[in-house]
Amino acid sequence: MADLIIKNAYILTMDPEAGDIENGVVVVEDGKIKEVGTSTECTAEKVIDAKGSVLMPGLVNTHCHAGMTLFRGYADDMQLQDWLENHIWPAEAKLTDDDIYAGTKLACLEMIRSGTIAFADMYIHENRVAQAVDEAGIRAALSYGMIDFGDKEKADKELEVGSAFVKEWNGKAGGRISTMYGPHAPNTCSKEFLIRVKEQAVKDNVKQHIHVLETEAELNYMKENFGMCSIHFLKGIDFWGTDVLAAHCVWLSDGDIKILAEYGVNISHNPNSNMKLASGICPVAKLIDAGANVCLGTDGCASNNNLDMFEEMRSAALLQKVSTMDPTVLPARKVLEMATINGAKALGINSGMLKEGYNADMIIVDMNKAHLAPVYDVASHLVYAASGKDVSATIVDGKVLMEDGKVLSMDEQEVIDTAIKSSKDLLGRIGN
Ligand SMILES: O=c1[nH]cnc2c1ncn2[C@@H]1O[C@H](CO)[C@@H](O)[C@H]1O
Ligand SMILES: [Zn+2]
Repeated sequence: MADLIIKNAYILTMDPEAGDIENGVVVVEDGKIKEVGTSTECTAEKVIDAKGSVLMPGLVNTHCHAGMTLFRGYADDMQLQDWLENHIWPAEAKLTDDDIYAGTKLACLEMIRSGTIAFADMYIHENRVAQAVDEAGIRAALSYGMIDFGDKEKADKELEVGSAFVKEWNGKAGGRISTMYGPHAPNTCSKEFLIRVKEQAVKDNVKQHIHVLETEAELNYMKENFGMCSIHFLKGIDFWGTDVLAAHCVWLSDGDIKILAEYGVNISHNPNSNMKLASGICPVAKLIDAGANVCLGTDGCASNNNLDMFEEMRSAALLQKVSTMDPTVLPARKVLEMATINGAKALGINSGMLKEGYNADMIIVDMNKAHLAPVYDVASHLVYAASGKDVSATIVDGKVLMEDGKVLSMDEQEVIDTAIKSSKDLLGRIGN
């Protein structure tokens, strides 16, 4: 007997061979998809009738600082440098282990509610992030965010913490957690440090997650100090590869785009954060044309200010259209690919498609809503009309984490209350 059957769904498989299945069924066993089709001979312990709903791969958030939910609305409408250096970093210095745990629990709750099945995180106190992910039932690629600012002693310490985390948590939570090295950015980490991190990551066989060219200030800094932009600088130290997840990549030349595509770098586009901090616009259409793997992220809740990947999909499409003055770029299906298949590829997980043998990481979207009627094209609705609030069920690793809008893997009210209490205590310590 199988574990779970979902029937009567409109299935958006995202599998180019299978396409959409209008009245389909998915069978799940041992956390994996066993069958996708129009009918099945199987029986299962649990059957979900998804009539009137869409069943699709869950969304992958490829750039996040989950614990930053505690800073949602804390410091808005500022210049990025001022925001980070004078507000966020001083506040982060006061964060405790328990705060990070509470903030990440809240992030996991929000992600499960809005249809995200996996996320890539870079933050501090990452052990407690891992604990929260383990308990919440979601999937994640986690990294401790390292900054050395050219200080050799700090570099040693940061690498020690990052490395201990990589080793302790890789493959944990039944394989739901993978680990990465997280050097923060080329303008906050020294060249020597980035070289050491890369060597260590290759040795440990894990990926790297880094911010790259989010701001024009970074571009100018790199040109002044190294005579080249971050893309050429990182090429020069053999940093680029398919094992790199580069967040933002806003300030790219046509030559940079070629390099990123050639090395198979995974690029996390974070349109809402880029718009809110007025960082600029990532040339997504050009990157995709060049053959690069572009995926989608929310960034932290202090620059977004939520973790709704449906909003991110809509913003990605609209921003690219208006910036190129071409409404044909980034059509709905392409954006869905970014949020599913491409994101799964970036994280190295076998998700992002509903196909036999893939992880049973999927969501049900309730289409019986005023703002989703009538339906001509399901993909169009998911990108342009739906929101994370329309997700009624989230399944990760074959486990139902939310069903009929009720989260089953955690006590929702307790998670919200604890995070609010953490934020109040934190504010007291910061002295605001
Ligand atoms: O948009 C951003 N640009 C640069 N850094 C950021 C952004 N959002 C968050 N962080 C910072 O990255 C570190 C990760 O460990 C944290 O200090 C976090 O505040
Ligand atoms: Zn970030």
